[in-house]
Order: sequence, then structure tokens, then C-alpha cells
Amino acid sequence: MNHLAQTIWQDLISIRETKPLIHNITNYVVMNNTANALLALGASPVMAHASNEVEEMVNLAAALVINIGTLNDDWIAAMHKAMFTAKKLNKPIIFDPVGAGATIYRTETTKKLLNIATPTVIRGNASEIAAIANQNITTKGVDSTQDSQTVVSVAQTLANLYQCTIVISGAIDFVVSQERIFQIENGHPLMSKVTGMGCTATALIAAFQAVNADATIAATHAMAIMGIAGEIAAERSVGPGSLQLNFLDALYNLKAEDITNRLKLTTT
Ligand SMILES: Nc1ncnc2c1ncn2[C@@H]1O[C@H](COP(=O)(O)OP(=O)(O)OP(=O)(O)O)[C@@H](O)[C@H]1O
Ligand SMILES: Cc1ncsc1CCO
Ligand SMILES: [Mg+2]
Repeated sequence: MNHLAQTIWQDLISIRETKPLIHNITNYVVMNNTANALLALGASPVMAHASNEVEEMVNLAAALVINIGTLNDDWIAAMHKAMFTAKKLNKPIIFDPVGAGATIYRTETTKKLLNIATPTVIRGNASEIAAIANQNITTKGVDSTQDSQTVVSVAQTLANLYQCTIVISGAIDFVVSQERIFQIENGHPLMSKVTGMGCTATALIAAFQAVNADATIAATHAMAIMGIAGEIAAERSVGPGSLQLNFLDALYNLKAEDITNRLKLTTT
């Protein structure tokens, strides 16, 4: 087994052994999908968005996912509280700016929250990442209108500005830090036909943050596992419905040799 595959496998084993609690404030559309994906990976998910309990829950959790997919003012207040608490406790925050760029409310909320507490990792599609950086590119609802490689330099600017790791998902995934860029070419086009695969990627990134203190490496490992499980699932599927099921099974049954045989990870 090569060294890279070995380190990814070690993180996966750590998740399966320690079952880190991942606190998700995420959208109604994907709650079930991302909770199941975290369980299949080996982590322990909890969905909690009431203002009255988020501080307590962050206390218990190993990492916090903030996903703005179905937003309202109450949720923003809870996100604010949770992020503030996570920052105070030095716990990883993984932020998903779903639909940033589509409406002013989403774009402005994203910027406001990013200024309350800088996340450890921001994961979005190309349109969402562009929107955070004030690029004049529209988001078509929650789907990207452009390829991930077009915003890599924008992501570098954001990584420097917020001093965090930026993940741009798409046909090729890019993990961008202040110093490094990792490129993952695993995955399958059918993944974009299942809602919330991006949100699932964000949740998996959180689980890897819980076991690997290098945020950029942890995010890279998560995206590799996401892509490898996605392509194994796609090979067994006839459409989005079966992909959704097969993805969970692929994640759950993932073996060291799947990583060795399939990993398409390069760095610049
Ligand atoms: N054409 C493709 N080829 C390979 N993998 C893909 C492709 N499109 C998406 N993926 C994979 O699907 C996952 C979701 O990425 P995507 O960019 O579609 O997220 P998203 O737009 O935020 O989705 P959502 O908002 O529905 O959660 C990532 O792991 C990505 O690598
Ligand atoms: C479809 C959709 N709309 C708001 S959140 C969400 C899930 C995918 O991002
Ligand atoms: Mg998304």
C-alpha cells in the first residue's frame, strides 16, 4: 500500500474506532442523507439546531457542521451561537455555503457568519466559492454554473483571507490551503444527480477533522473517500436512486485496497 493511501486508510480506521460525534446544523433536504453517510463512515451524527441547545451540543461534539441550505433568522441565530462556542472551545467548524450567490440573503448570511468565527474548512461548489469572494457569477439555486478549476485562484485568495482550508467540489475536487493545492479526480457524474452529495462531502470532512489535526490533509482524505465510495457506488447503480443506496453501502464496506487501487490524488 502506498504512503498516501495508507494515511487515508489510517484516518478511516480512526473514525471507525473512535466514532466521533459530529454536530450538524444542516438543511431539511439532506439531514437524513448526511446522518446516514456519517454513520456508514463510522462516525456518530447528531442534528441539532435549536438555539436553546446548540452550545451544550457543541460541547459534546468533536466537530461542528454549519450548512445554510434551508435558512431562516432563527437558524442564523443558532448558527451564530454554535460557531462562537466551537471557536471558544477550539473545535473544528466546517462550513457549507449552500446557494451562496443565488440570493442576497444567503450571500450576506455566509459573509456575516464567516466573520463571527472563521471556519476550519469551507466546502462549496464553484459558484458558491466564487460568491463568497464577491465574484460576479450567479449560482443556479444550489447547483454550480461553472467548473471547479475556474475558481482555484479565487479559493487561494479566500484561504489567505480567512486563514482556512477551501474545498471546491465538482468533477474534479480541489482542496486549497494557504500553501498547498490538492486535486482529487475520483467520483462519478451520477453523484451530481443525487441531492445533497455536496452536503454529504461537507459532513465527511467534519468526521476527518475529528481524527486528523491537519485540516487540509483531513479535508483531502475526506474528499478522496467521498469520491472513491461514489465511483464504486456508481458502478453498481442504474440511476440516482440506486446510487444513493449503493453510496452508503460502498462507504460502509470500503477496504484499504479500494483506496490503493482507485486513488487519483495529485498535489501542486
Ligand atoms: N461530474 C462529476 N464527476 C465526478 N464526481 C462528481 C461530479 N460531480 C460531482 N461529483 C462529486 O459529487 C460530490 C458533490 O459535489 P457537488 O459539486 O455536486 O456538490 P454540490 O453542488 O454542493 O451539491 P449539493 O448542493 O446537492 O449538496 C463531490 O464529492 C464531487 O466530487
Ligand atoms: C436542493 C436544496 N435546496 C436547499 S438545500 C438543498 C440540498 C442540496 O444542497
Ligand atoms: Mg452544495
